[in-house]
Amino acid sequence: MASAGGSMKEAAKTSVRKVAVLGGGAFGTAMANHVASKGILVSLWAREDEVVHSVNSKHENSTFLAGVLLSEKIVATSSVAEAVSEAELLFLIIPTPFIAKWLEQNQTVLPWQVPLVCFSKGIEQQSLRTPYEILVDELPGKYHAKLAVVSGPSFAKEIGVGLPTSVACAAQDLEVAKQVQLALATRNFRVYTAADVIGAELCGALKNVLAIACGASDGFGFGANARAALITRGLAEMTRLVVKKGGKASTITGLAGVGDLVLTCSSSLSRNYSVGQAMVARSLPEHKRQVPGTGNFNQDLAVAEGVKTSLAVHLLAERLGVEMPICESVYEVIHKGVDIKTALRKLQDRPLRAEHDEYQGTWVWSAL
Ligand SMILES: NC(=O)C1=CN([C@@H]2O[C@H](COP(=O)(O)OP(=O)(O)OC[C@H]3O[C@@H](n4cnc5c(N)ncnc54)[C@H](O)[C@@H]3O)[C@@H](O)[C@H]2O)C=CC1
Ligand SMILES: O=C(CO)COP(=O)(O)O
Repeated sequence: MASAGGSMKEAAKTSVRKVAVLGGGAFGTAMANHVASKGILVSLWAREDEVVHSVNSKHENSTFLAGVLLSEKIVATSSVAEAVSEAELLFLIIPTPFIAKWLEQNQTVLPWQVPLVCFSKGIEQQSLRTPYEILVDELPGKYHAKLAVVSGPSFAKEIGVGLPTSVACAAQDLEVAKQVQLALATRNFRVYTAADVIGAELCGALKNVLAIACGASDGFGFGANARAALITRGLAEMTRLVVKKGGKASTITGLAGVGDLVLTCSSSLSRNYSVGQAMVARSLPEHKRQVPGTGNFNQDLAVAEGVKTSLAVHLLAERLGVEMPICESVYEVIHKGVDIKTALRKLQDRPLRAEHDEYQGTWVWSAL
């Protein structure tokens, strides 16, 4: 079994002694193992009894992160109250569609004096809220000052075996972001602080939708040229939505933006990219039955957030009047039953135009 790298010698100094990781999927488990590698005690809340049992008895999450040997500093529990007791940092790492309900059920036991850091990437389907927006809406005001998000190119499987990774931690309060940075950082795990919370979150959500498009393009064998074009024009779409929602264009050039987009759009380690590839390989009705979050999926429990997020992005772009043709194609294929090849070809038939437009004295990506 592989084990995580990173030792106390390499780690940034932190006063944090216990972290509660709320979510026992692949990423929650990988982050639990990462902080445990710094000598920090970790209480890992998992929804599934078999995950709790597997982590505590075998030091492995054989359901969501099989093959990674976990630190003995991790204790799994099915009680949120037990997990958060005496924790000095809370990591919330559950899929976006479940966050609001989870908060409704568990917020009374959550301490408000310690940072609550959300690692989820997505946009809620009905409300069109990002995870941070859900937290702000659902939690009382006393929690808000300590909220933060972490985003960036970070496959759970690679973190699980201690491969070098860099992410961004964004918070309204820089001191909170710095606290998280110190708690997470090792030589192999670099953490940059950031102030643009909404920008970081939207990038993390949108790259999942764009990864589905890239997986489909690769599935057709359209080649590296096509994938690079999708990534670049995908960045243009991300920029327009982020800026319209009040985020910063500079976030797009960072780890949460181009970093995660390039990673997810070019690796079959990405569940979202794999969904795109699989969509080409199978008929859509069959695919819809098998994609997590879209139907009776019960063989592979992993969540590809881009499936549901594509609907949210369609609605958000419509509401805000933002042109997002690649994301729209993914939405049409998954949610409207449009033939995937037709959707990809439709993108190529769009009117020719300049790559950038002049806008308020600077050059910006053009709208088509
Ligand atoms: N896996 C990865 O490499 C990365 C994942 N993320 C994000 O982390 C979040 C969690 O993803 P993973 O840990 O990969 O999950 P996963 O796909 O490995 O596992 C699914 C998770 O969903 C939980 N779940 C299922 N039904 C639920 C319900 N009704 N209520 C609450 N939880 C429920 C399961 O308990 C499990 O923890 C997602 O937003 C994902 O985009 C972010 C960076 C990397
Ligand atoms: O967000 C991720 C890497 O940064 C994981 O991507 P997938 O959810 O597509 O596997």
